[in-house]
Amino acid sequence: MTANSLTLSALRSGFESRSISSLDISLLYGQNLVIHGPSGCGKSSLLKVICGLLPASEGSIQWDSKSVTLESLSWWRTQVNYLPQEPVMGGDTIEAVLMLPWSMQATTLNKPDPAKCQEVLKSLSLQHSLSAEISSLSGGEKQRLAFARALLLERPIWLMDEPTSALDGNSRDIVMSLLKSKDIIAVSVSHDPVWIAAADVEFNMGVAS
Ligand SMILES: Nc1ncnc2c1ncn2[C@@H]1O[C@H](COP(=O)(O)OP(=O)(O)OP(=O)(O)O)[C@@H](O)[C@H]1O
Repeated sequence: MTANSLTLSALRSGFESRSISSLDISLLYGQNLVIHGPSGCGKSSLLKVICGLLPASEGSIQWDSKSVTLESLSWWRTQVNYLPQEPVMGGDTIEAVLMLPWSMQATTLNKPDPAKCQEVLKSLSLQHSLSAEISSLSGGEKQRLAFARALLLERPIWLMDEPTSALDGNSRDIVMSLLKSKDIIAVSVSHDPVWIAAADVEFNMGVAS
């Protein structure tokens, strides 16, 4: 375990088959792990364990030389961007969605100004005004809006469940190159062969150990 590394040691959610090995890996800034395997093999459950939304059945998580435990969960949640399978909007307009972490006081960062918000939207090819209604957005636009909010939060660790499920090839490429340009640690669950091929490390939960 070293400073600035995310170490997942012998990690299991308990929802995977016993024949699947536990997740054992140490990731540094700039590294990108993709978890893949057939439907129902336990990928999302494992990601939820890493996020602290489910208890691990076995194993441990360390980040930056600190253990993630029940006592340290509130600190851990300030370190991660979690993007679930279904993007959580939490507001009626683009501005309300982008500002959700600030309205919930989930971050101590300064509130980004409208120009910064527009810049981040533009980087994801979202041309909408901040007052645009969420109900008018497509599934892919909502998924990119969730990315935009995560970018504004500037957290070091990104946990993403099927991040490209509603994206076309062009939007997926935009998201992939944006993430590559950030100094973050990324862990994702994906069925997307292009996304999987771009990973630095793969964990295949479809292969018994
Ligand atoms: N809270 C829970 N209670 C009971 N069973 C659960 C719970 N969470 C997950 N499971 C079961 O664990 C197994 C793995 O689910 P999980 O969603 O992690 O799989 P997955 O590999 O992500 O699937 P998919 O690719 O279809 O999204 C499934 O059989 C699921 O029904």
